[in-house]
Amino acid sequence: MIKKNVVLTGMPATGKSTVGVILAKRLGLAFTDSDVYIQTREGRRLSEIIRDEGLETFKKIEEKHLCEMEARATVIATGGSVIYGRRAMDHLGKKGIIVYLNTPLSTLMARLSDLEARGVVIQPGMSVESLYHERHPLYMERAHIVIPTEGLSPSMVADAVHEALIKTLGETWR
Ligand SMILES: Nc1ncnc2c1ncn2[C@@H]1O[C@H](COP(=O)(O)OP(=O)(O)OP(=O)(O)O)[C@@H](O)[C@H]1O
Ligand SMILES: O=C(O)C1=C[C@@H](O)[C@@H](O)[C@H](O)C1
Ligand SMILES: [Mg+2]
Repeated sequence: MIKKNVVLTGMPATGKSTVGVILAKRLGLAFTDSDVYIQTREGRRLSEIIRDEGLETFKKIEEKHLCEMEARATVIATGGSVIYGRRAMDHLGKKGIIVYLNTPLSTLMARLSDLEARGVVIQPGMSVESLYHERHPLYMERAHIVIPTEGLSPSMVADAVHEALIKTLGETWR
């Protein structure tokens, strides 16, 4: 059994939450969605935090909560904007394998209809394309494993992550 956390990162709507639950059941791990974790601790929805505090403060709040998260043997589906928090990513990387779910822009655009309702950390007027080009190098830099998700169902993405974990963890896997 894997003892480390499995930390799913990637753009909004890439499938971190959907795949995370499937993966946790398959690997016998716990599951945490960092968006839900933050909302519960804050007592308000992410879209409300963004609306009331603004993007920069939201990022600080998100980073603070992520740095305080004590997870063990857990699949963590992160929010897409967690990548902006250097300390949060250091914390997650210390006890976890960071897996970037890389989904092509065209697929993301089809899935991301209402950015505001979804609460995406994006400057007013910025396109999803620009956001992708801004974030992709950050996700790549932090990733221990990169999974291209194009053409795969959520269950197939979970299979691909599972296989990559076995390959990467080698003898620490039983
Ligand atoms: N591999 C896939 N194939 C088809 N649809 C998918 C796939 N993965 C996720 N989806 C769909 O895309 C949408 C977004 O998925 P999900 O909420 O899991 O993304 P996320 O990465 O957790 O996003 P966020 O960063 O906003 O939390 C959902 O409607 C989900 O059903
Ligand atoms: O990618 C993003 O900018 C975000 C995605 C959501 O999961 C939330 O974490 C938050 O609303 C920001
Ligand atoms: Mg999610």
